Amino acid sequence: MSIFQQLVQHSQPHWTQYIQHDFVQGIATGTLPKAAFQHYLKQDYRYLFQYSRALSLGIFKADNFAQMAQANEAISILLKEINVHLQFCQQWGIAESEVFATEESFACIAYTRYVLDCGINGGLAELYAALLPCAAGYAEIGRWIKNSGISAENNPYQAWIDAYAADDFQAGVQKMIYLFESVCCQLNEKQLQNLQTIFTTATKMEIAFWQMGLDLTL
Ligand SMILES: Cc1ncc(CN)c(N)n1
Repeated sequence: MSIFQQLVQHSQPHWTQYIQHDFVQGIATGTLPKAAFQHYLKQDYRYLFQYSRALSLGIFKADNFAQMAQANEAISILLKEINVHLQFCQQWGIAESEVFATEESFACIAYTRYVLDCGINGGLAELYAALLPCAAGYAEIGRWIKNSGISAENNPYQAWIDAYAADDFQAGVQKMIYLFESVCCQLNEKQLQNLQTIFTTATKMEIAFWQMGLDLTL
């Protein structure tokens, strides 16, 4: 079993609660209230800004050009993700400046600053352990919704589902997992335990992020 697979397994039951959250079920069936999705989307725009800063640490901390190129590719994929958010906002007549001026929720602040802290104080393994629940979780959600056939016709969130089920997103996440595995191979037991703590904490923060969307909280 790969280190990534072990992290997922040992983060249970939180991982499944994250992937199968009521917010995700609502997106999948198209029944999520629009207000919840809008609240989430604005917060997620703020989240992705901080997340790209964390990904940039992957360039700063890289040991070679190949690792730099991979972090750079992950940032390009993230820029596409932001466009999906902005297209939704455009359709509702919400300007990017308004989204950027949205007050950050506690859930957003706690999660993003935690990831940045892991990246600033740790090495590449700690950084990617904090980044992976985000990337790999949404890839799993995208695959699950697509393969389950649960999405209703005229689902208002179909563009969101398609973005995370898309081949380029899925391939980008696979590359991040390979990079993570390669930087973990020399780690001792204590360091691996620390990665588990980071991964599980970030997974729980994903759950809190969905809940913030459902509850419309700041
Ligand atoms: C909170 C959160 N987690 C993950 C993703 C997928 N990059 C996202 N857009 N937002």
